[in-house]
Amino acid sequence: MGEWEGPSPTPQTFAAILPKWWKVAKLWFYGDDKLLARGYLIAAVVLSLLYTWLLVTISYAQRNFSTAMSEKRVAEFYQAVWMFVLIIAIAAPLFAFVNFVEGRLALAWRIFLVKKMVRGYFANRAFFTLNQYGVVVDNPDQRICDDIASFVASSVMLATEVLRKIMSCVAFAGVLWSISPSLVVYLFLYAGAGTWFTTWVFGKPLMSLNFRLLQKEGDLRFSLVRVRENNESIAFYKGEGREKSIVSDRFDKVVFTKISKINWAAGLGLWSNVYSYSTILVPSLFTAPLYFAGMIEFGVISQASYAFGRIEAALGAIVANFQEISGLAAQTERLAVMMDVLEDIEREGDANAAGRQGQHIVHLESQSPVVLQLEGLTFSTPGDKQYICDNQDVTLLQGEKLLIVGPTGCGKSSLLRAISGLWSRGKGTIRTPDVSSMFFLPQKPYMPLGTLRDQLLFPTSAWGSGHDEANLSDAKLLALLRTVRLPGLADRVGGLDVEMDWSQVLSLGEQQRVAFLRLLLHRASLAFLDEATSALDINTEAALYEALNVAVGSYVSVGHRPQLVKYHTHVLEFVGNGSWLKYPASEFDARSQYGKGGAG
Ligand SMILES: Nc1ncnc2c1ncn2[C@@H]1O[C@H](COP(=O)(O)OP(=O)(O)OP(=O)(O)O)[C@@H](O)[C@H]1O
Repeated sequence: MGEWEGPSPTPQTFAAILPKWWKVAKLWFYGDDKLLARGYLIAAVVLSLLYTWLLVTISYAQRNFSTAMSEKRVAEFYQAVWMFVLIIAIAAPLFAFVNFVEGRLALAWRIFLVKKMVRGYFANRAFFTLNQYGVVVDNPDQRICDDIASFVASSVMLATEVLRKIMSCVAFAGVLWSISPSLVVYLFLYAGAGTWFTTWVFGKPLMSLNFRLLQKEGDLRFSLVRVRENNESIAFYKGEGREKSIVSDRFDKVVFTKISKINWAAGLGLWSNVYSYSTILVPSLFTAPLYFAGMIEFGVISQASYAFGRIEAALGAIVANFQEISGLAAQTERLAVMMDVLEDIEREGDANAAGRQGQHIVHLESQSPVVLQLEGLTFSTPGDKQYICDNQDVTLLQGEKLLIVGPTGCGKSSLLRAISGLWSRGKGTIRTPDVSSMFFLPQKPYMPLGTLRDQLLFPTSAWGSGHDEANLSDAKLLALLRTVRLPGLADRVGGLDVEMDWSQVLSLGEQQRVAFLRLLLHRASLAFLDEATSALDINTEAALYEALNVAVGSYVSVGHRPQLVKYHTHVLEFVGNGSWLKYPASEFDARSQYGKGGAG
């Protein structure tokens, strides 16, 4: 996967982001966990109310304290001190509890979103088709791991912050109004102008810089993961110089984006300091004349300053939290885009399940004695760049074994992709047995994370490490290892339950034999093998096909080696222009253009 400069959408305005934020946020509040979500929400609102009430009480306590001191009223002074002690006794556990509830709320929300996203990512094989929908969803892993966590943390932080700010604004506006109404009017005008200016100047650049930064960080991490996954090939090629320059190049892009962000953040910091400091003297300027005229007590000045500060903080919340807000906007955009695409894929999956016609290949169940039937099949590579087959038919009966041949790049693997449903765009009908009765061995063997047993049982894991469940005793697995000519593997690595990086530890031929074992274990009625024995010697290949003949009724192989022909009853040969020919395997030598071209 290269650079993600393509049509990856970037956020435009806050107005456009808000509905997207709500679309992602409401999933939790209206979803299966809605009771939990709403419970947390109510708890957060109640706690915020208590929090604000405490702040107002503190402001009155402070006022009484200052007035008692300035007027030397000893009894009132100690009363105010006790009031403070009482407030602290309530505030200390309350503030801790607020943090606790907010932390749990963020975690519960994150769990919900990650589970939902992971479900969508693995449903209908979305992890494979994610980028076939015209929108680039770069680094889905980062979106699931990091973006959700940041989205939830920022949303909780900002939502509770906004809630508290609104409440304290309402509460202190009353206090301040009773002291000086003009001060309240001034504050609202000042904050309105400040917020408008901030959003106008800093909104778009900071939002898109945050978006780009997330993208570049994801690209950097992906380049390092690729090195880890392909370390041996890179080491053989001595490709470290090239890989290092790719990693450095991607890091440079992170740094470059980060520098732009820091520059803009510095501008924002300067502006928000000017914005907040320029009002420091304002409350005193308004209240001092009243005090000098004897119209208010001394403590009222400090209360007015305190209330002014609170309202100013509330009204200036957007300015003060603009960095966080623009970060949240970028995370929202990334999550909303991925969710939209996952929803499209889900809808498409449902439509396919319902047997949709038109631009999609229709999949139906085959009836005995037919195991596989392709009728009027027409499809191209994604993006319609290259025709793979044009209105072609073929039928495979029970017991028949088909070898697909043709020049490299003609579309043999693509045909298996279409049959398995990985590529669905096209025309025609494909009849196969039920999905659970088919098994595909892809060209590149895949070794999942886990033990040797996990490698053998893949893609099933439900059997776990039980010893006799479903007749999968260790003895049976060891016998199958002998069948695929890996008799000493379990002993060599230290047993079936040893965990290793199997794609590194096993040779390609060993990985192909492990994959073959999975096929034998699965007992499919129709198997597909895409160059599944290309790394094996001829004797091992013969032994595996012999075992396959016993275990599986019909199979379809893709391969280049002419010696494969004898394990099949028929050959399907790609003959160019999106056409193919099916004929008995015994006629291969006489009929095959491809074979004469020097296959193998
Ligand atoms: N995801 C994809 N997007 C666009 N083109 C693709 C994609 N996958 C494969 N192709 C193209 O489709 C054509 C057929 O590829 P395919 O892998 O089916 O060939 P093949 O006959 O199996 O080749 P080989 O014998 O080398 O394995 C190739 O030209 C390939 O580049």
